[in-house]
Amino acid sequence: MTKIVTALTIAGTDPTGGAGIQADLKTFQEREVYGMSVVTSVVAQNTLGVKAVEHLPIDFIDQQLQAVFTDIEPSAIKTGMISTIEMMELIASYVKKHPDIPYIIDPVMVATSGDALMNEESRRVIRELLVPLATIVTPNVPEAEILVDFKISDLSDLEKAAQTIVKDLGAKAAVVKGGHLAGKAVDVLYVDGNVHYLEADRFETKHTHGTGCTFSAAISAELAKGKSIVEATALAKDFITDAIQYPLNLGLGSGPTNHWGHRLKELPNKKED
Ligand SMILES: Nc1ncnc2c1ncn2[C@@H]1O[C@H](COP(=O)(O)OP(=O)(O)O)[C@@H](O)[C@H]1O
Ligand SMILES: Cc1ncc(COP(=O)(O)OP(=O)(O)O)c(N)n1
Repeated sequence: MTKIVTALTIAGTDPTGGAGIQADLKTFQEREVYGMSVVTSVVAQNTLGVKAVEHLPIDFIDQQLQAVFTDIEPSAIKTGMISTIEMMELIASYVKKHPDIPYIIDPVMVATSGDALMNEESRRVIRELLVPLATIVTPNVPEAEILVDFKISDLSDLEKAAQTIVKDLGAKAAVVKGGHLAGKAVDVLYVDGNVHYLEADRFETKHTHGTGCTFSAAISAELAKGKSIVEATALAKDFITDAIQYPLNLGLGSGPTNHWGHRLKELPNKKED
């Protein structure tokens, strides 16, 4: 019988479907991985920004985690929006109990709209408690700046930040995303003492809501399948590039990416207007 590959996302919600849990599950499905989810916070947001956030009670988050782990063990664990220290401590306890399951941290701190999704003290705890447990950390530029505590303005800073997250903060690997810099869309991966550049064309589009969640979820899906970190990040880079390249043009603001963009590339005649 074929083994079904599974992945779990622990994150907040986006009712418009472009970011958070919804983006992660769509990505897992597109990568042919069975997706599961534990909701940390319910977020009233759309393509224009965040309107309100409700954190679920910690005991209820624990009950969701127990429901998953006592039934279907995930082949990878990804965390996205985990805003409070008690959420981080709870998740750390599960990750520590399952050291062989790859753990992917998307250190969601601020949405593209500029809305803060995590407070100062939680930022310190994610750095000290969770990052050392990570197989890979996937910050964007503002998130990496908070983690490493220096300014990032070019590729050599991206490289230095990825190295700092591994060498000083204790993650196994880090990919620092260059989506917020100018020029080509270049991300820098640091793993096993080597620096790798993930390079793609930059597309002129406002529809980049959820790019970080989608990229990190694609990495998680590939690590769940047993791919190496280098392979998983390369496949994820192609996936997010296609999701940005074929926009859906939905929403009044920064719209979602197209999670089936990769299928349009495979079938060029089906490219959408
Ligand atoms: N306009 C764009 N064209 C092509 N790739 C992009 C574009 N914007 C972001 N990316 C890529 O999308 C991924 C997510 O990056 P980023 O937007 O920096 O993350 P976040 O959503 O967490 O801010 C990265 O691989 C980045 O290089
Ligand atoms: C619930 C939730 N989680 C994460 C984000 C941030 O998503 P990200 O992929 O970084 O994309 P942007 O929203 O920053 O474009 C979110 N908005 N909501």
